Formats: sequence, C-alpha cells, structure tokens
Amino acid sequence: MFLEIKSIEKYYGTGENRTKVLKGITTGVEKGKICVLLGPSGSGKSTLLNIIGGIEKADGGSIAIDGSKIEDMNEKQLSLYRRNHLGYVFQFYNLIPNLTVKENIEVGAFLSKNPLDTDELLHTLGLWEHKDKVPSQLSGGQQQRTSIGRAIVKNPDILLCDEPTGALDYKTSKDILKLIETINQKYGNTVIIVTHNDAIKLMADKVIKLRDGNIRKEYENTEKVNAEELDW
Ligand SMILES: Nc1ncnc2c1ncn2[C@@H]1O[C@H](COP(=O)(O)OP(=O)(O)OP(=O)(O)O)[C@@H](O)[C@H]1O
Repeated sequence: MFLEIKSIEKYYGTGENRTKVLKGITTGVEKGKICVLLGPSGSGKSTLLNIIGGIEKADGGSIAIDGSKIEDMNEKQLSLYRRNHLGYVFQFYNLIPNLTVKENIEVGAFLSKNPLDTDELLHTLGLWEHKDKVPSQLSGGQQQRTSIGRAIVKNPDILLCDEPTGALDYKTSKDILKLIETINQKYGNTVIIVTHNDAIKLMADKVIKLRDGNIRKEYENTEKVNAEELDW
C-alpha cells in the first residue's frame, strides 16, 4: 500500500477538556488513486489530512508513504519530506497577493528538486491567458486553479485537497474537480480530497467516511464516474 495509515490517534485540549478526535484510524490508499474523505463537520477529516501532510503530529499510530514513516523523521527531514512529496490545496487559496499567477506557481516550482514545466502546466490549468494577472484580478475558480498549480508544479506524490470546492459555485466546482481528475490522470499523483459534498465520492477510487473520529465505512468504488458527470 502506497499510503499506510495505522491506528492513528489524536487528542486536542488538556485536562478536563482533553478530547480524542481520532480514535484509531487504520486504512490505506494505493498509488495514483483518488480517495475521498467524507464525514460530518467535526468528524476529524481535516485533522487526519493534516497528519498525513505532516502538518500535525499524531498522538499514536503511524503513517507511512511509500515505506517512509513520518513519525521517524526529525523536523528537518519532515520539512524536506513535505516539500518534495506533498502538495496542498485549501478551500481559501492562500495565494501571494502581489505575485502574478505565473509567479505564484513558480514559488512551488522553486521549492522542488524536480518541478514540472510551468508554461505547460499553465496551459493544462487553463490559465495561460491569465498568467500575468495578480490574484485580485481573478475569479475564485481561477484563484483555485492557481493554487492547484502551485501544489502540483512540484509533481508531488500526494496531492492533499481540503475542501477544494468549498468556496466555489456549482459550475466552477465541477471545473476544479475536472482539473483535479485531469492532473491525476496526467501526472499519476495520489489524490486525497476532504469534502462535505457527498456527490464527489462518485469520482473517487476509494471512499472513506468518518464519524466521531472513527471510520464508519470505507469502500473501493467499482463504478467510478468522470468528474464531468457529477451532479448535486
Ligand atoms: N487546534 C485544535 N484545537 C482543539 N480542537 C480542535 C483543533 N482542531 C480541530 N479540533 C477539534 O477536533 C475535531 C475534529 O476537527 P476537524 O477539523 O478535523 O473536523 P472536520 O471533519 O474536518 O470538520 P469540518 O468538516 O467542519 O472541517 C473537532 O471537534 C474540532 O473542534
């Protein structure tokens, strides 16, 4: 298994307020697959994504990516690991306001040992004609395309997406999901999408549903559909 998640536990708070928000999550994702992580608000989706991404530390259990265990890494190794292997896309795009689209993407390229060609990527992202604009001159969808570009230009093994369409309207959300699908097919990155939107599960190879810090249900999707066909 490319991404192995074993008995992950996480607590927040101290003393009386100490709460267990992940209660022993064990699962995995094969290389190059799209995995959708669903569950009600507060079920632990973002916490799990952040632990996979090395942004937060688990209090128990282990995460291994292609055999490398995150918990065995020191801060420096972890930072290199994040830089070389992970791309992150957030609901709110976190672009640098005074850099152009192309420059924002180049920030990601600069951090990588083995970046994709930025000009080719700008075409794939549908941003070629907007490459010299700054974020305030872009629509929400174009800003999210830019943030996907910044994450993917490093050609990461895993693309982690936390509510990537949470701030977008229906049509733009579908365009972004189609883009994520295109990128997965073209570059073969493993993709994990955290979402509230149940319809997105249909484009996944694997679906994991969390409730109250546990896996309620998980399955391989044998009848996966193209993002184009999603409706909600
Ligand atoms: N930094 C923190 N300190 C304390 N509690 C936290 C922290 N981050 C998250 N929590 C709590 O942990 C639980 C899981 O949160 P998490 O954000 O992972 O859920 P989620 O499923 O992603 O929710 P949402 O869909 O609303 O984003 C929630 O009860 C939340 O209040």
